[in-house]
Amino acid sequence: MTALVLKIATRSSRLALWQAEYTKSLIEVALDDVSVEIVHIKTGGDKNQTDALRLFGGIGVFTREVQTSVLKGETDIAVHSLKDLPTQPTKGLTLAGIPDRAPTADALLLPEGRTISSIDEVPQGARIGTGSPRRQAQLLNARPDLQMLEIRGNVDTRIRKLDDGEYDAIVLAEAGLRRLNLDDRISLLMSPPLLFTAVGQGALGWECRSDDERTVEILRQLTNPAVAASVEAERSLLAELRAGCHAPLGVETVVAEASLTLTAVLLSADGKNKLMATSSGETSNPSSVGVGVANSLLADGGEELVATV
Ligand SMILES: NCc1[nH]cc(CCC(=O)O)c1CC(=O)O
Repeated sequence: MTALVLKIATRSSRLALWQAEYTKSLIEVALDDVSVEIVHIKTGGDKNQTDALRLFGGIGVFTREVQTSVLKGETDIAVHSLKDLPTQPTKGLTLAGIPDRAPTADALLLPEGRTISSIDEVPQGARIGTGSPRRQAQLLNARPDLQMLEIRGNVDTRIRKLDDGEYDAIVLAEAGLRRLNLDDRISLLMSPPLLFTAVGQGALGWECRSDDERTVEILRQLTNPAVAASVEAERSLLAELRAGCHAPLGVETVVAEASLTLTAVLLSADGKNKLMATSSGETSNPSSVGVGVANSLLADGGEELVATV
């Protein structure tokens, strides 16, 4: 007999469903008196597939409806890609759990999955499909000749648009491709110093109602403390910069025993200006590391770069 049934709220994209199923199995394996049901929720970000993301709703467009379902008590746990979860806390909800993180790199995809060993092998003037200012700015910094074009839709839709010839290449998170068994489509993995990752990329965040002590405790138990510390440092950096999710900001976090090092790059949208800052501290106080990096970026003129977005 199972004593407790927990309901997970999730978007219905293939990636979101994978993340919900993964969460369900972690909970059910760890706790044999708990069973988990998955509830599909449609979000504003899923309904509007035409406009560039940063032009509508922006903050929380993929997370709001999922959170509302938990707040109303229709469901108990919201599973998010942490990259898409705004840093501003939602009243009544707690980010109670963060499990193991998938690889954080970005991947370049070429037609037919042809592999290359350097960004230099991408043809001159190639049309790159990515709506992410972070990916656009860093790629332009390395290759000013490339053309950056907006792209929308879930992972499968984007790959279809590449294969239909709308783009010469697209950029997607390695994490999402691996989760969907699409890693054979990766033509080039891109990591620092070429491409610093997004805050929270590759990590999942679990929210529940702040007063739901039993669920808070379950999610806390399944948390990876090193990942939680890394993500907290990255999210405090983002919050302190007040840059939102659409700033050309990239990060790299390294945890070694009790020490955490966060490096960040902040660029102009055209990739011509690039600031970099690093700070280290104790894993027990990750937010101070994030704030330290934010302050050095701001002291070096980062405010202007954030304001141009
Ligand atoms: N913004 C969409 C989004 N949110 C999370 C992922 C991938 C999984 C992750 O980074 O955790 C993606 C797709 C992508 O950027 O390719």
